[in-house]
Amino acid sequence: MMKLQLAIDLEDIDGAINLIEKTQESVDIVEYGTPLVINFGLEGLAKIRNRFPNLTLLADVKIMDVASYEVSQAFKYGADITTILGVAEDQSIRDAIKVAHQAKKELLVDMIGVHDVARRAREIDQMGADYIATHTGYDLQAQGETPFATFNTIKENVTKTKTALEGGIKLTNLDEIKQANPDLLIVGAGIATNDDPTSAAKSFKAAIK
Ligand SMILES: O=C([C@H](O)CO)[C@H](O)[C@H](O)COP(=O)(O)O
Repeated sequence: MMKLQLAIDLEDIDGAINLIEKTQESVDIVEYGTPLVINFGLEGLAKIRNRFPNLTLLADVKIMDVASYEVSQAFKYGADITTILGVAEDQSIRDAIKVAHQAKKELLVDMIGVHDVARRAREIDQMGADYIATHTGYDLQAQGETPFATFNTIKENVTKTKTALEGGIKLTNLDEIKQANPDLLIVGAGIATNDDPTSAAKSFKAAIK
């Protein structure tokens, strides 16, 4: 069954806690977004972990190097899943997967910025990552891009890695989401900046059942 991940990017720690309280019934995974990592560090993640001991938490650290160390730090501060970039060196991705699996945690490879998507998806699939995410970042969303076509290319080129779809997903995209049918749907602003985040999260959850 498709899971729903709420990406929290635009809040401070109190705001993140408030948003989790409003939406946690409908979301499977909460993402501690990259802007929060930059603004509040992993100490902020630890505060959220202390407040919600049973929540599945993803730390969007978008690792590029020193993978073993950075992955273990994210887990030490409370993450269950962490992210590395698909454009990182193979060695870094292999190290990240190894450390994650030794800790009985999961690793998501974010394909933002990858140009030869089909080939890289096959390589990541062979390395044994848990998730591979198609990601249209904010900078390309602003140019009108969406992740759906790239998602299909990735899905066609993996055999065992769970697929994730992210980047500007809104409630108006429900038809495309159902057609894409990812294992994990990642939604940030589509829930967080909605006037009623509780009902937006509920609507996403009901639609992907
Ligand atoms: O990873 C993200 C982005 O790079 C900012 O850190 C977002 O969490 C991701 O794009 C999901 O958020 P929305 O695009 O607002 O749905």
